[in-house]
Amino acid sequence: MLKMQRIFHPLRTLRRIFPLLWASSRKWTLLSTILLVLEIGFGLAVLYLLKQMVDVVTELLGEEAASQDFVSVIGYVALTGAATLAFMTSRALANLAREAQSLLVADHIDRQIHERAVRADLAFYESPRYFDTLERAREAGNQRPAQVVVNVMMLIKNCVMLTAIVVLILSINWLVLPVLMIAIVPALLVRLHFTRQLYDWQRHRTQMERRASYLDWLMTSDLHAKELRLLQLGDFLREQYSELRGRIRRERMHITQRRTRVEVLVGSVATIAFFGALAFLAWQTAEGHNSIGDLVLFLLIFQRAQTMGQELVQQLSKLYEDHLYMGLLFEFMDIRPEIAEPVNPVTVSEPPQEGIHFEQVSFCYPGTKAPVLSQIDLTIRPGQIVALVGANGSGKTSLIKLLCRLYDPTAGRITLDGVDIRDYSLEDYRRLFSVIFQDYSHYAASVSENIRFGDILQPVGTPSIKTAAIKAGADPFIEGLSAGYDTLLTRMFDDGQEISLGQWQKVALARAFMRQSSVIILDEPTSALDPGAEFELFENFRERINHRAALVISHRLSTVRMADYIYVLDQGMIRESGSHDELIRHGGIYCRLFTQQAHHYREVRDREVRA
Ligand SMILES: Nc1ncnc2c1ncn2[C@@H]1O[C@H](COP(=O)(O)OP(=O)(O)OP(=O)(O)O)[C@@H](O)[C@H]1O
Repeated sequence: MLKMQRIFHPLRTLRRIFPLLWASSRKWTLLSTILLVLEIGFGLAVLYLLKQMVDVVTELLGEEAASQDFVSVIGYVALTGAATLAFMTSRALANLAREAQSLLVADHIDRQIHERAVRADLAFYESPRYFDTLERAREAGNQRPAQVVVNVMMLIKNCVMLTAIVVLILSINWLVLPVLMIAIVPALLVRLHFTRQLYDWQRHRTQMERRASYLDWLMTSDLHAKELRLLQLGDFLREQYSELRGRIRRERMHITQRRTRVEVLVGSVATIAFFGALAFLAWQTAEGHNSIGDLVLFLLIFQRAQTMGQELVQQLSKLYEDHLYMGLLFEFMDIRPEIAEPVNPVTVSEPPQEGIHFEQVSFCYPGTKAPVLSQIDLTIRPGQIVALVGANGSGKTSLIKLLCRLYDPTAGRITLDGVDIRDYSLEDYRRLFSVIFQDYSHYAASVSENIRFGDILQPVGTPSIKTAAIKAGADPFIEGLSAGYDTLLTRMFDDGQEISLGQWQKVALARAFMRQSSVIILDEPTSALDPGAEFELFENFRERINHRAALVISHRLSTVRMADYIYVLDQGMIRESGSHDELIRHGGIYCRLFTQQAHHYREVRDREVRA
């Protein structure tokens, strides 16, 4: 009982599919339904005419043949032929309509997946659950909903046709019917059982599949090609990959082998049942309980009944499978971002008047217990350049994520002009910032586009692109590229070109300078820049950013020096804060780090002067 419940419980999913289809392709849904009705109508007509024809021929066998009886036989043959032709035409057209519908629905599903993916919380991307759910949704496939419709329609068609055949069989001999049931029902149950088994197994092996895809990507992507060769990791990875794929294959084969064994058994029972029915009917005919015509009719529809019975079983199990996989797709679609628009958002006033304040902010990443930030009090005033300093893992990037509202604090609050940032419209609030993260994106697009992505609302070819590139110190090298600002930055496509890491960083900086946002955030903006480029960038940084506020993270304290105010983070807490001079006077962590770096440079310089 429980097993049956498990099999049939999630049929609710199917209810959600039809509105989806209607929303994506009204015209084709309507058309394919009409054509299906025609297909069923003509199919039934063929069966009816077949029976009529057999009846007339049977009568003819018993009587003296009259010429008008032959004419009526010929008439039935012609009509049956015409109905068969109409049946085939409507079936072909229905297939065409269903194909068109499938394509539209697939595009609709893709759009929905992309919409959910771009709106999902960042937390979702940073957890394995996201990848599992996305992988499963993708596995469910964008073709599934349309397949469901096709299946439901075919199922309706086969049910109607099979009912008609059952009625015909009943008219021949009702005892044949239970035998037909023996042929269909066990096969159906077996199929449903194994569909569920396969689904459960596929759900459980999602991570294994993802791990295999990851290894495949490691071996084939250009990103890892250098290290892979020099560290000679190729064979090791290949072995790991084959082992994983082997495990997946063995598990799958185990289920398939068991299914085949049971299916052969059930199929044999079905075949014996069909032929048993035929033998029974032959015997009944010989005994005179049935006419020769009945036997002929049974033979005519026997094949059809057998095929339809098999199709029905297949469609039901397919429908069940579709429903299970659609559940995975809906699981992904049901993800709602937690960081969402407030019901009555406060309007962001630009430029900010008082600035941004962190008030006793603490934060743990979702699913973890250890705080990565504790009781942070921090202020960024309009026009102020603030620097964040701290060892690796001290929480600098996490703080930026909170500032941009990619996460919400676990405790405390962040305010903009005295209002909790959770009360502002998310989009408006995020537009206050231009950010370049450490792991900024390398878009496989032209230089121009790579920069314009910083403010996508600006028109194509806007002069602001060049201005931003000049500010980032990127303009000279861009002008030297084969197609200047139109150069495609990738080796993935024809006519593309790759640039150095430092040059990529300059392009990313230009992207950050593109938008006239109130606050500019730079997380390690100069890690790949040569000292000259770095010096140039920060020499007149305030003018470069048009006197806007900035939050800069850097391990190079010579860069940090120019900030108006510096916060020193250590293990998620602010240990010191003040201007460069104040912190040096204070003689704490910052002073120690700065002296170490300065000492190092001085030593190198002295050594070089002596040499
Ligand atoms: N998505 C995440 N989920 C859970 N923990 C995370 C996540 N991202 C970072 N952390 C943890 O948070 C802590 C702070 O990381 P964060 O990236 O903020 O440090 P950081 O100061 O920017 O370091 P670095 O100087 O190396 O860039 C680290 O201990 C890190 O392991």
